[in-house]
Amino acid sequence: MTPTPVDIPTLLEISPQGGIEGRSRRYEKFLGDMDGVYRDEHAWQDAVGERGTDDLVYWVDDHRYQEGPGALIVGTSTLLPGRYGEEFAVTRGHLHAVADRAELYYCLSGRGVMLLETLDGQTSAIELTPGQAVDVPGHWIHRSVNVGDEPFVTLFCYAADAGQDYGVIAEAGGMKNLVIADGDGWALAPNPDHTGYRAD
Ligand SMILES: O=P(O)(O)OC[C@H]1O[C@H](O)[C@H](O)[C@@H](O)[C@@H]1O
Ligand SMILES: [Fe+2]
Repeated sequence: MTPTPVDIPTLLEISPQGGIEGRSRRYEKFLGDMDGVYRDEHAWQDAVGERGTDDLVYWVDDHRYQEGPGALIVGTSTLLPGRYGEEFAVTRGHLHAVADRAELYYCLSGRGVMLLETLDGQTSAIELTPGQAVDVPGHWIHRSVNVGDEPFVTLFCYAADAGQDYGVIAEAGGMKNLVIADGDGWALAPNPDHTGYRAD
């Protein structure tokens, strides 16, 4: 009988500022990649005018030993602070392509909100500060939002076969809720451009 191949355990050095020594890859998103993400198009254009399309807005390090079912992807996400009109800086956000795949997000530094929505209209927003985590069940669209003035850094872990569906938010005119500035804090506001999600 052929033995089942095993992957090699790996030590990962995780920085509270984001970044993994021993990562498989790093991916970076720039201001120019965020076209159409913010509701206030003019505010985003103004930011592009000031900072240029090549300004770094978030970056992700991850470690993966294989893509197969049963394996995990472990990584850090570092979302820089920012405001576009009333809206705080966000990641693009996605639903897992294999929609039932869950994900853990543990806050390493900064202050953020995990904005969560389902295709059938449920919504949730969970604030995270260092030491707090959110266990995101499958079938929830998720996006990180930085509501502080320092980088918002999370450690995440999800199934290696999950994949990301980015179209779901774009096709719906954005997420149902926006995370906007409210005094020194944040508040949720309904997004008037949201047209509802496609059926599951
Ligand atoms: O993929 P985005 O929505 O741009 O967000 C950036 C990253 O966020 C999370 O941390 C996910 O686990 C990553 O897989 C993802 O790539
Ligand atoms: Fe995810």
